[in-house]
Amino acid sequence: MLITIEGIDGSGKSTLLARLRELLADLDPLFTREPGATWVGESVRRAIAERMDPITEALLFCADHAAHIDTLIRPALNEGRLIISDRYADSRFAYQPVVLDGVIPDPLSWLRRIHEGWTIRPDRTFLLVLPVDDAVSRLGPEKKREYFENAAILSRVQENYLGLAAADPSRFVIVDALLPREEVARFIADEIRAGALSSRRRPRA
Ligand SMILES: Nc1ncnc2c1ncn2[C@@H]1O[C@H](COP(=O)(O)OP(=O)(O)O)[C@@H](O)[C@H]1O
Ligand SMILES: Cc1cn([C@H]2C[C@H](O)[C@@H](COP(=O)(O)OP(=O)(O)O)O2)c(=O)[nH]c1=O
Repeated sequence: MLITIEGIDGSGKSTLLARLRELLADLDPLFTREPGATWVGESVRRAIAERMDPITEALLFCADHAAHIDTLIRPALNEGRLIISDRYADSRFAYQPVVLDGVIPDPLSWLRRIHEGWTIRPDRTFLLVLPVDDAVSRLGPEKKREYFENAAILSRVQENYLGLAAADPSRFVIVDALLPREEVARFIADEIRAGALSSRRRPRA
């Protein structure tokens, strides 16, 4: 079963995932993330750090996703593992259309075409949502500065996320990221546990 956690920077994903490791330890989930599960992900981080052009960055994120699926996601699903990924393809469809706006026509369609035929759809996606000002206020000084001038970017990213959720309501669970962190973690852990137990009774389609 493949679970993904999504949300804008500052929505609480890293905090949540650390707590899910404790709450779900008995299910022995495989925790992973994008970017970064493979060495390709390290090249993505370098591209971000060196502020490469948005097309190069987008294609590197896609290459990271392909390596992630081939080396980790697909083998783990074949073994029947529960996988929890901190970010996944929806981050591409939420962030890149904003940074590619004006660079190429209809970036979302371009990105969807790149993923077609080889990406693997998550079984459930938890989307952490909160007012952007609250997210920016939670970020560390360096990210805060970076996003302070660009809070509008995070607003557009979150709007994209909400559009993705509206288009795929059976997969997305929208979570109020302003709730206390323990409440967020326990709610999501319970949802994952219920899904994992029911999926064990149902062969993967
Ligand atoms: N539910 C919450 N309520 C208040 N603060 C939170 C909550 N979740 C996380 N935080 C704090 O917000 C900051 C960013 O959280 P983090 O997990 O790093 O977000 P992300 O990984 O989504 O960027 C951290 O200082 C964290 O302690
Ligand atoms: C996976 C992914 C992340 N991102 C962005 C979201 C973040 O701002 C940034 C790094 O991801 P992030 O998960 O925030 O890593 P870190 O916590 O180490 O900063 O990359 C994309 O723009 N597209 C993607 O496909």
